[in-house]
Amino acid sequence: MGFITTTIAAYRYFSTNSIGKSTKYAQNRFRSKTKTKNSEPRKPRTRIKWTDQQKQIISAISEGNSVFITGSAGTGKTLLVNHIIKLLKKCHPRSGVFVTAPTGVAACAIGGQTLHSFAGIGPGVADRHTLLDRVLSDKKAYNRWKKVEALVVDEISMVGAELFENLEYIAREIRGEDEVWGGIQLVVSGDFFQLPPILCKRNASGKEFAFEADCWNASFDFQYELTEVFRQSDSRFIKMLQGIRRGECEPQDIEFLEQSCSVTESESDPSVVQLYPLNKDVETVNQMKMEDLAEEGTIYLAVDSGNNPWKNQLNQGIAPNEIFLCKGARVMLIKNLSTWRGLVNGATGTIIGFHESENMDVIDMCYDNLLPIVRFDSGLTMVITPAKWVVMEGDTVVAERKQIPLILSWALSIHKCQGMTLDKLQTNLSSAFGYGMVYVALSRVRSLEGLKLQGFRPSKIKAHPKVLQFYKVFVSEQDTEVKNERANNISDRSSEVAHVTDTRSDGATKYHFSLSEFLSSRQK
Ligand SMILES: Nc1ncnc2c1ncn2[C@@H]1O[C@H](COP(=O)(O)OP(=O)(O)OP(=O)(O)O)[C@@H](O)[C@H]1O
Repeated sequence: MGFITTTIAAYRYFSTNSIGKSTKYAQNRFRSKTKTKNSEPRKPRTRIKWTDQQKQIISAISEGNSVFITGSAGTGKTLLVNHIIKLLKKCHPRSGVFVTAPTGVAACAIGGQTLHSFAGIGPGVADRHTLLDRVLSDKKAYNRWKKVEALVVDEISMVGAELFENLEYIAREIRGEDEVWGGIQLVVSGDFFQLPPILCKRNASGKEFAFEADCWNASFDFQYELTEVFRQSDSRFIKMLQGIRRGECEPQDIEFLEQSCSVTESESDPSVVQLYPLNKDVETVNQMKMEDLAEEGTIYLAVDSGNNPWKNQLNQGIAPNEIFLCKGARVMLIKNLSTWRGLVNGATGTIIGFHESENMDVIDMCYDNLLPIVRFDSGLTMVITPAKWVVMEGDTVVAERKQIPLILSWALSIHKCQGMTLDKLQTNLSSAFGYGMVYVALSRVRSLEGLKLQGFRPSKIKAHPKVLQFYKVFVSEQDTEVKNERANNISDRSSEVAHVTDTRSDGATKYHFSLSEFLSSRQK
């Protein structure tokens, strides 16, 4: 069957040229996904063994409490939130559980919608009374506020104080209950040392972070800090990251990081993900790499359904509206396809060819009717079929995008990678800006061996003073019972109060770091 391929020129101006060609290679080698799947040895499914801290949070939420979950990067906040969402849907009517995050990408990672779209407050900044009027005049938004029983907000570091306060006010007003948040069970998660909210210029209150909201403490029955880091296992690296998180870098760490800076572009391994602070750098690198390949390929156009404003959310970086793919392109999965086979959001690989789809469904997004074949860095080869991203309003799908779940991945933005776990990463931090960016970039990687650094300057390491202050007082506001129980569970507390290592039941070293305890002990 004939199909259209598109030249590299069309990568830049995709609407212009296309020429025909056929791919016997793809047709013969990869008839179906099932065939590839059967030839792979089945690995045992790994079950998550929740820590005592994680279990405490699960139990507090199942008892109906409102909870804030914090902790450094890689302590399992998102993994836990995904589990909690399932739990909430058992404790409440499914249609009463709303899952949100401040950005489309973060919302999709937990199968939810943006906080703005849930709230129905529309775009732009306005006072709380105007926002309430907007919700009252939007029947659907009004009904959401009426029926919500549990509200999940992930990546809270990107939610501003005013928005948090305004939503709490709207909840009380619409539900006609004096109780904080009108009695909604609130589950909020995030690390304030990571990327901060984008604030509008005319922020009269001077408040920035959600924890500065007047209602913050009253909003939660419990505030927990997860202290066991899972993403990294090397205690030296974890300690260095904890320092960077609070805006500090020891001289020996600077020396070490500067040594990592010796890598040059030409030395770089093509399988390493490159992170840049600015989108324009990401696009430039990916486009240059595509041009270097000078391969013919094919374009995938997203197929969207649903109505605005929900449909607009699909354009917020969830999956590309259009993507040109060709043989040799470095790609990254942007959807979990199979956790036990390692085909998870963030898995990288290289396109080795295309497979003609037997499923005519593809023709609506790819005129060539081809599916990309990716050899993942894990060694697994797979034909990638279209995936769906949905915007949910409670239990109802209100917009949907169908697209190949891949993005070009020679380079990625630091904003896009918040939440990801990477085996190998190269980052150029010379244009890093703002608080938390260096920490977010460096904390993605599992080990120091996997890190290659360029443009590092200690002055780029910044922690916001308000965030430091928040974590300083956080310790005294934690439930003391929880803390005591945790202390009893930790066998060796002979080192620093905040750096505690012990052994897991499987013999691996367990590393705890409580920033709040560290800061408060340093104050004494
Ligand atoms: N109880 C656990 N047992 C084993 N692995 C875990 C556990 N909790 C989390 N992990 C693993 O730790 C890694 C990091 O988890 P996750 O991405 O949820 O962390 P996070 O706190 O959300 O990080 P970030 O703040 O960077 O987004 C993942 O690979 C996850 O599967």
